[in-house]
Amino acid sequence: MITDKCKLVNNNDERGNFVVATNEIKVGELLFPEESFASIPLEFHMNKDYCFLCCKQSEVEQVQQPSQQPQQTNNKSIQCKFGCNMWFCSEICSNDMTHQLECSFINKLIESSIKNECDVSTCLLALRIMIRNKIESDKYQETVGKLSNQLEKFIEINKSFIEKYDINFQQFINQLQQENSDPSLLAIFNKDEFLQIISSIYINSFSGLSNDFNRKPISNGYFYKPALLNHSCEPNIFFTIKDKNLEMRACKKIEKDEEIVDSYVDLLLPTIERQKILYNSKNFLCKCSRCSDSTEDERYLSSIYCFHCNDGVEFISPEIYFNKDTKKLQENWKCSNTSNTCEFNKKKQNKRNKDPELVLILAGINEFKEFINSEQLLFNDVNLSTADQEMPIIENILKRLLKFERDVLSRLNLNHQCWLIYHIKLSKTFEKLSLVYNNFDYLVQSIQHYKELTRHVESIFKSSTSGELVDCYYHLGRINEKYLLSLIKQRNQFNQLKLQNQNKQDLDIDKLNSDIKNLLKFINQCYTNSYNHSVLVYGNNHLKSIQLNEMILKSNLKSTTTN
Ligand SMILES: C[S@@+](CC[C@H](N)C(=O)[O-])C[C@H]1O[C@@H](n2cnc3c(N)ncnc32)[C@H](O)[C@@H]1O
Repeated sequence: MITDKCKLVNNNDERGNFVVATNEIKVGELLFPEESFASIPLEFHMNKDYCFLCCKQSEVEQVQQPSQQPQQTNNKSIQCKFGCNMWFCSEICSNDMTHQLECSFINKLIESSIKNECDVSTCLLALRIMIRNKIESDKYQETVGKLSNQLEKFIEINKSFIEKYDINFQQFINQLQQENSDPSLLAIFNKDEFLQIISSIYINSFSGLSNDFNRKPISNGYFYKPALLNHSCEPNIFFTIKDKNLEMRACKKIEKDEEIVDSYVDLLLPTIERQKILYNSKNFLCKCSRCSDSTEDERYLSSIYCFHCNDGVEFISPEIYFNKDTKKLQENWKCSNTSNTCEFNKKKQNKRNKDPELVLILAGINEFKEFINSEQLLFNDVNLSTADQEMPIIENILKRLLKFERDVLSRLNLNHQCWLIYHIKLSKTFEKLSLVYNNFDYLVQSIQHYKELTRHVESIFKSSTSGELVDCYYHLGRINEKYLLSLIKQRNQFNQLKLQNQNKQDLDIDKLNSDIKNLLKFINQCYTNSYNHSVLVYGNNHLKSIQLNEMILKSNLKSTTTN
């Protein structure tokens, strides 16, 4: 028994051990909270903002300023006094025994890891786990030490990857020996153990995401019980990490004896991309119902309108399979038309894959993705002083995107991944432009893309709940709040001019008032949706749920004061 809600099942096939529910589990029910055996911030976050030991986001205090002065903040982090210069949330973390033991090795390991192109954060986490193993060897043996049944396979398949870490470790040790480091400290290190831990981190660790509504990866942690769960692209649990604590909640109802499965990949990706990640990083291919169906159980993230059926109803979608000879994932395209009338389906499989029309569309998709990745679509550099000079460049990019929409995206199912990328990028781009140019039209366009984005994400998660939905509804509410404020401003200006008898504007004030009311209702609904998902995936007491609850109240309150 892992907890009172689930138990481990020993299994020898390629899936290895797995976990099942011992009783029915309701949506939103907490399966287990667990503190990590060891965690570390990712390389870019090894700074003042996150504690190097527990990964807690640093507290910021407001500095009292004379009223006219801009507000200043003071980061409460403290820097290590033992020599590594890393940042900690408190004296307790900075003086922690694990850190005292690792401290003098940190900068040397960072240096050799960068030189050998190894991931810095993974190497430092492995160092920390090795040290923790010496301090708490019983706990290690009882938990993380048991997560080794997939290691041999990983090491066998990823020989060149392991070799890189092997060389890195050797160089790190050589340097310590040349510097005559304390032999009793050097005795902590063992190359085989280091490589086993590195492999285990790749197989078993969990990344923590930022606590805001943008979910950026910030840390990596090593947890025992959650690491016993297998993967599915139709998961029934959702995990969150706060500092060094992980919580898992059911995102669907789980029946007694049903396997509890978690997702190791971004579920907004189409099958071919999810499978490539799973195969390259975890050495297996998922056989869940979403992966086994060419339409992804009607999610259509890779589906193209059939250019032979030409009726706007049938779609060509790829079946993904693993070619044992080339050891690569391949696609077999087929039309959904089952009536034997589709010219595309009449062709043999290899001819279908090479159909010139299909090849053309796939090339267009690649070109679109390259363009999206290469262009600075968020125009982060645009500011008020340079806005006018930037405008022709921005207009050109938007024109190019419209052309992609006409030539490529219009040929794809509305749930195709390209549309998702398009809405993600354009929602933020138009939001930024509306801010820089103070332009209403850009704001309206941004809202349209946020709406489409939310609809799209809903269709991917279907009847399930997820953190992505919390964020989508939050952002949809937030952008509409901006719109609401501009409508209220417009109404106030109108009323003021009317009072002064100067109003020459042709404005339907009743319509504007009713738009404001409806918009407020919509915003309130967005925050309510976001909150409902948040309570299920993060729980009542999570900061996001608390913030969302306040937003619901605020948008309700406004409804009584906007008139
Ligand atoms: C975090 S562990 C999960 C527990 C693991 N089954 C065990 O016995 O320790 C991850 C590893 O389990 C295996 N695994 C997880 N999900 C799988 C799946 N859907 N199909 C095949 N193998 C899977 C893979 O070898 C993967 O690298």
